[in-house]
Amino acid sequence: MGSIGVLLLSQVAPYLEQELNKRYNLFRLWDYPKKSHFLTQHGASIRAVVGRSTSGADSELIDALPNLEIISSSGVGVDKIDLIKCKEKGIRVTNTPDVLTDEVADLTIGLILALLRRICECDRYVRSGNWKRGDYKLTSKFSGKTVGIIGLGRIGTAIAKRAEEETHHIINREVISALGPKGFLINIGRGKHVDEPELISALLEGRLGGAGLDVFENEPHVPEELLGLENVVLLPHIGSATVETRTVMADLVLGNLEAHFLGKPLLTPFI
Ligand SMILES: O=CC(=O)O
Repeated sequence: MGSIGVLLLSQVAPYLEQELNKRYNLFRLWDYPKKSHFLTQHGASIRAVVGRSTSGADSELIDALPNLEIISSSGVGVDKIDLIKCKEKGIRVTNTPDVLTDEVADLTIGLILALLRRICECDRYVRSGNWKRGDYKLTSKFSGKTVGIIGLGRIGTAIAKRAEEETHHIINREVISALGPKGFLINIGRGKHVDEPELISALLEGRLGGAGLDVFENEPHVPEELLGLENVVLLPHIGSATVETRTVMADLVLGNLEAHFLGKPLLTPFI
């Protein structure tokens, strides 16, 4: 399979990159300062694209790769891939579902605890020497609190597929007001699910208790206003980012590519 051209869209776990490099004729998009030059020179030799949930293939890229057969994404979200175009052109798409569920759920609990018990702020309190001036203020208990989860189970996914925009800004002013000054918002899904300007004004005006965010509307740019707030915990989209989980995800990406090129059924097909 060494002659098969595979395009890697962005940096991935070193293990995945090394394995792709061993097995295929690997092109790293970031090695080419001008994407258009790369596409003119090598576009026709690319039969597979490997991306992540934050770097997918848009319609322009898909059109520039006339021999593309499969997009294998290391991540569960496929919102950065033009799925309609893939269907039209018969391009297969795979993702890495299930294997990262525990990791994201663990991090969510970590984020909730960090937010309610103000763990990051407490850490800064100790480091800055402020503890010598007195105890840290009291925080909020997590056990016993009501937790509302807005997510995509099987039914939600089916609905979302029929109405793509259904989840855009699903967390709006109304939902934020319902949470209120004693409520906390955790977002480990997608930035666009939350109306960010509304969230920011609610936090600034004390209409929402706090927010724990792993994702943002315009990643990796985080609104300035959030950076100065103590009642928020901000993470750089690391839901599945552990060595263990990223290795299992990498094996799924490799397994899907191998299955495709051997003409076997895909392990985790999305399309
Ligand atoms: O955001 C992460 C993913 O979709 O895997």
